[in-house]
Parts: sequence; C-alpha cells; structure tokens
Amino acid sequence: MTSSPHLLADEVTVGYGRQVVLDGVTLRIDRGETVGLRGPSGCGKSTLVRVLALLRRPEGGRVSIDGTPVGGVRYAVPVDLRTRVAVLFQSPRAAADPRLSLDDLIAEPLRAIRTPEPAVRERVAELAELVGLTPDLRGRRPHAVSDGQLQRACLARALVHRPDYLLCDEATAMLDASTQAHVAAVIRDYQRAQRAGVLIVTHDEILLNRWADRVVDLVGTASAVT
Ligand SMILES: Nc1ncnc2c1ncn2[C@@H]1O[C@H](COP(=O)(O)OP(=O)(O)OP(=O)(O)O)[C@@H](O)[C@H]1O
Repeated sequence: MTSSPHLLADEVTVGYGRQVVLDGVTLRIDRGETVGLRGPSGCGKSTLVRVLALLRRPEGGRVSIDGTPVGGVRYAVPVDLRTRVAVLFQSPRAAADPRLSLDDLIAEPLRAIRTPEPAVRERVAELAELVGLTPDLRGRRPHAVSDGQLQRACLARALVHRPDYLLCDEATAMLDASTQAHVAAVIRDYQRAQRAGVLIVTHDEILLNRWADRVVDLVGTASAVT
C-alpha cells in the first residue's frame, strides 16, 4: 500500500443484533479518486458508508484518515478530523431538520463550531450559488421546496467544511435527470478543485461507468473489497 492520503475502512466488522452485516471489510478511497461501490440490496453498503462517515462505530476493525486512526464517532471525534469527511444521503428529507431554512441548514455545521457570523453568511451565499439555489429558495424551509432543491441544500451543507472525502450514498437516485446532472457536475468540479476522494454508492451502472475511476463490489457478509 502506498502512503498517498486516503480514507480507509480496515477489516471492519458491523452487526445489528445477531446479524453480521460487514465481516472484515476493507475499503480505501484515495484523495483525488472516485470509487464506485455496488452490491445487492441489503449487503451493507449504507452501513459501510456510515462507518466511513464516522457515524457508526464498527465492532471490529478501524477507520483511519490519512493514516490517523479515528477512535470514536460523531462529536467524540476532534473537529479537525471529523470535518475532513462529509456524506450525502439518498433522502434529503430524512437528513434535513424541517425547522430550519435552507440557509440555516447549510450554515448549521459552521455555527456548531462557532464560526463568526459574517464568515458563515459569506460561505452560505457562495455555496448556495454553487449548487444553484436562488435567493427566494434559500429562506424557505424543507416542506416548501422540492426534493431536488432540498438535495442541493444538503450538498452545499456537505461541502461547507471543504471535506477531503465526500461519500455519496445513492445521492442522486431520486432526482430528475437535469438535477442529477447538475449535482454530479458540482461534485466533480469540487473534487477536481479540492482533490477530494469521492465514494459513489449506486445501483446505476451508467452512472458508475461515467463517474467512477474504479468500482468495487460488496457482496455481503464475509466479503472483502479494496
Ligand atoms: N439500524 C438497523 N438496525 C437493524 N438492522 C439494520 C439497520 N440498518 C441496516 N440494517 C440491516 O443491515 C443490512 C444492511 O443494510 P444496508 O442499508 O447497509 O444495506 P445496503 O447495501 O445499503 O442496501 P440498499 O442497497 O437496499 O440501500 C440489511 O439487512 C438491513 O436490514
């Protein structure tokens, strides 16, 4: 293994109750590359994403970022480390706080680390423009926008800390073709600019062929992918 910067799930094991979902799975995402992850429904792709996103602690194995082992999950991880990884889920409605305006959704991770308000407003405006959210949409709450508009806000939120690794779990699956193309273009441009590592989880073979530098298969319990 080379020493280029990478996000690594190393021999990760995860179970829910007595069901082992991931059994010694290894997945590495290098900075600057797009890795596609596919596999049958229920094989554990989203579970692996949650482990890599530092949202779920594996029962076995470890996650490291550029060689630094990550001990805990969520807010137990030092802010400098946890903000290096961001995730975009399939359903923006499940991910977004319905009480917040789109602007506040995007701003919330910055406010959580006490970013000065002028800098928050500047970054939110920059990202809203990047993802194509017009000023009239930015003040609305999730119930008053479409799924595509809400997913644009979730993408802006995911990019707010300029992550080195972006994990996309079926993130464009429920979008219409033009929103899907725009979201994909924003992610690709961001990846080039930041030299980010991107993970694309999808059942869409066309998307994988177009987008991924390499594709790995997760076939279920006891599988190992690299
Ligand atoms: N919170 C949970 N509690 C119990 N079981 C869970 C939980 N989350 C996932 N599972 C189970 O773990 C297995 C893997 O789920 P996961 O969502 O990771 O699969 P997936 O490959 O992403 O599936 P899909 O392609 O359908 O999204 C499934 O059998 C699922 O029912």
